[in-house]
Amino acid sequence: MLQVNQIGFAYTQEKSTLSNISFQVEQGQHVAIIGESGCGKSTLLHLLFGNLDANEGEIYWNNTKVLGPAFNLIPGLDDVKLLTQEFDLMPFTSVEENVKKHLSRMYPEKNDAICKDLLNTVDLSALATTKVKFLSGGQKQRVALAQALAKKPKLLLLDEPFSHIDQYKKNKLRRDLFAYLKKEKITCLFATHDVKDMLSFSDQTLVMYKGRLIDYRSPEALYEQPKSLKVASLFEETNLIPGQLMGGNSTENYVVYPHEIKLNASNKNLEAKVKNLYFLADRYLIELELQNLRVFAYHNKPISVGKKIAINFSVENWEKRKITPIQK
Ligand SMILES: Nc1ncnc2c1ncn2[C@@H]1O[C@H](COP(=O)(O)OP(=O)(O)OP(=O)(O)O)[C@@H](O)[C@H]1O
Repeated sequence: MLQVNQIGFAYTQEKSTLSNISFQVEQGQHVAIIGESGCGKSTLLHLLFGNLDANEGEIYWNNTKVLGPAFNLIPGLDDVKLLTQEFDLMPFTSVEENVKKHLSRMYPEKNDAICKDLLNTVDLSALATTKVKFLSGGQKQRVALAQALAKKPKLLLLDEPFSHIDQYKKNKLRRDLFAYLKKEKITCLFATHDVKDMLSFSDQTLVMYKGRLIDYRSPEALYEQPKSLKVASLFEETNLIPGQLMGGNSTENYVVYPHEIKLNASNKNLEAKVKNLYFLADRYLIELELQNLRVFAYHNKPISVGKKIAINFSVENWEKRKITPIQK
């Protein structure tokens, strides 16, 4: 189990980078770390690995305290691996040699099989004998992933592992990689900007905002019951609707997702004006003006800009969608 207790960290005296971060991760769980650029995702991963010394708090991996460079000359525990956004590869050797470098030399036949399996997982079998210097950025990132796995970690920390990988390859790679990690019972924390990584491949999602942890639940729970607009906005265009407009007396604001706004509604409707529309392949995102609010809804057909249209809200359990402002 990974246990993080009230971690605080600052690169400089003037500004704190992370404050009061506590959470735990059970063995074999996959945790996405998500939040806007600069909120501290990479810094947190480096602290978890032991590349940085926390100013406050403690980190334990399976009851062993993770120590930073002030106490540990060579950072990192044996069964913990960190894959950063800079890959440490040998350019003049082949893809398979780069991976095998991290396997024990005692069992060459076994290593061949492991290497084959890993290259298959990252979809690089066809390039096994190609020198790394001839690879694209995305291919290098996949070699680095295979290398990290070759080290047989029990805890794998990935900093934006798919950032160089195109959409075509990414979908299959994500499925294969996370299935491999589950099969091998490898605990994984991965920083990402892609909501699809978080939705489909994390058991829990850790949401960060300005160096703080503002939520830590399953993606389903975050979606169904977002506590803040920041969290709701991770998923898609999000509407914040005052309770009175939803048919109640509440002065609170509630999250309503675009698919929960019905257009051309026949009962209890409100009038909105179409301001713009955006093609999304299988549907349109319709931008509406509702009283003084900007509201987004989906529709399966285009609607003329300027048209007035009747809408209503169709939210199950809307009391769960009450929003609490994040403290500044
Ligand atoms: N070596 C450093 N020295 C000083 N400040 C740093 C250093 N590295 C990062 N920072 C600052 O710490 C904050 C957090 O950076 P970090 O890279 O952890 O964010 P992030 O969430 O991973 O961002 P991104 O999503 O853009 O990768 C930022 O304000 C950044 O400018």
